[in-house]
Amino acid sequence: MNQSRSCGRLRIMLGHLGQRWAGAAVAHPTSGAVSPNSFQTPQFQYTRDNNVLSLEQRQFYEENGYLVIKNLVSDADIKRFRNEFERICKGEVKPEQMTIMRDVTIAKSEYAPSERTVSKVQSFQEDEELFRYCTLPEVLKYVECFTGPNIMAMHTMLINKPPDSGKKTSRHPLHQDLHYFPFRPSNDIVCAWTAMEHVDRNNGCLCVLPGTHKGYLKPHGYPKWEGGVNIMFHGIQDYDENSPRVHLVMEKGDTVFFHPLLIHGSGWNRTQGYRKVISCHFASADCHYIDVKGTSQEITEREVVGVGNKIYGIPKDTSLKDVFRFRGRLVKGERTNL
Ligand SMILES: CCCC(=O)SCCNC(=O)CCNC(=O)[C@H](O)C(C)(C)COP(=O)(O)OP(=O)(O)OC[C@H]1O[C@@H](n2cnc3c(N)ncnc32)[C@H](O)[C@@H]1OP(=O)(O)O
Ligand SMILES: Nc1ncnc2c1ncn2[C@@H]1O[C@H](COP(=O)(O)OP(=O)(O)OP(=O)(O)O)[C@@H](O)[C@H]1O
Ligand SMILES: O=C(O)CCC(=O)C(=O)O
Ligand SMILES: [Fe+2]
Ligand SMILES: [Mg+2]
Repeated sequence: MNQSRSCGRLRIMLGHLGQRWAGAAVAHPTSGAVSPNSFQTPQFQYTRDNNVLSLEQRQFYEENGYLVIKNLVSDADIKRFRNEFERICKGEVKPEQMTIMRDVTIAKSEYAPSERTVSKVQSFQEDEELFRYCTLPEVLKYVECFTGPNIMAMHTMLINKPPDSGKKTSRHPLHQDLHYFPFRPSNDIVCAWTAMEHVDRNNGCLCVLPGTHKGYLKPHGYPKWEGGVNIMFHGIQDYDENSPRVHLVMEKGDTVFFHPLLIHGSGWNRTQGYRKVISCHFASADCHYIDVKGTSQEITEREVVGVGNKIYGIPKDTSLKDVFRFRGRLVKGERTNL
C-alpha cells in the first residue's frame, strides 16, 4: 500500500521533471524499499551522455529543443570574426564558395559592398579565419553532445541583420532549419548560434517556439509580407499563433545550440546597429543523405541549385545532396557517410 503510493508519488515527481523514463522506480522485491540505484537510465532522445551536459541541461534540451551556454566564445575570437567580416565587406578577401547577401530592399541597387550593405555571408568554409569558429574546442565539446564524435560542419553563416528600412524586411520568418538540409536523422544535427554582441528584441534576437522540435518538418513557403521577403527566407505557413514564443536575450559570446526542427525566426531590427551573429550547423558524419525530390523541400533544391547555376555555373540537374557533400567539412573524428 505504502509502496505503491510512494511509487505513484515518484512518478508524479518524475513527470514534473518532464522526462520520459524507461521504467519507474523499482521497489526492492523483499524489503519494498525504493533504492535510488535501481532507477534505470532515463531515455534521452535528443542528447548523448558524454559528461559535458548536466542532467538539468539535458532535460532542458530534451523538453525545449534548445540550450543557451553563457559566455562560451571569447571576446578575442569574436573580434577576429568581426575583423574578417569587415575585410570581406571591403573586398579585401574573397573566400571561394562564399555567397554575399544584401537585403531585398537594396538587392538591385548599385551600392558598393560595405558593412552597411551586406546582410549575411554564407558558406565560409574556405575562409580560414571565419571557419575557426566551427573548430573551436569549446563549441565542439557541446556539439558532440548532440552529434556524437564524428562531426561535420555543414552550413555556415555570419548574419549582419541591418537596421530595418521601414518595410520589415529584416525579419526572418518562423521556420525549421531542416527544411534546408538533405540529410538525416534530424536528432544528429544541431545549430550553434553565437551572439557577437548583445542581442534582444530591439535588434532582432532569435525567437524560438520551445518544444516544437518534437514535431515534424512542416511545409515552408514565402510569407505574404507587403514590404517584400528576402530570397530563400521561407517560413512555416500554418504555425500555431498561440504557441508561446521565447525571445532569447543574449550577451556577446553566449551561444545557443538548437535542434533543426525547432521553429524559430527573428524579428525586425529597430536599432541603427548591424546585429551580428555567427553560426554553424553541425551534423554527425554518420548521417545519410536523402533525395528531396517529391518532398516539401523541393523548393530548397530548386532555389539553391538555381543560384549555384547563376553564380558558379553548376549544372542545373545538381542535387541538393551534391551541394552539401561539396560544402561539408569534417571538424572532428572520421568522415564516415556525409
Ligand atoms: C538554415 C539555413 C537557413 C537559410 O539558409 S536561409 C537562406 C539561405 N540562403 C541565402 O541566404 C541565400 C544566399 N545568398 C545568395 O545566394 C546570394 O546572396 C544571392 C541572393 C543569389 C545574390 O547573389 P549575387 O551574386 O549578389 O547575385 P545578383 O546580385 O545578381 O542577384 C541575383 C538575383 O537575386 C536577387 N536578389 C539578390 N538578393 C536578394 C534578396 N535579398 N532577396 C531577394 N532577391 C534577391 C537579385 O535582385 C537578382 O535578381 P534578378 O536575377 O536580377 O531578377
Ligand atoms: N506576420 C508574421 N508572419 C509570420 N511570421 C512573423 C510575422 N510577424 C513576425 N513574424 C516572425 O515571428 C518571429 C517573432 O517575431 P517578433 O514578434 O519578435 O518580431 P516582429 O513580429 O517582427 O516584431 P514585434 O516585436 O513588433 O512583434 C520572428 O521570426 C518574426 O519574423
Ligand atoms: O539570426 C537570425 O536572424 C536567424 C537566422 C536563421 O534562423 C537562419 O538563417 O536559419
Ligand atoms: Fe534558421
Ligand atoms: Mg511580432
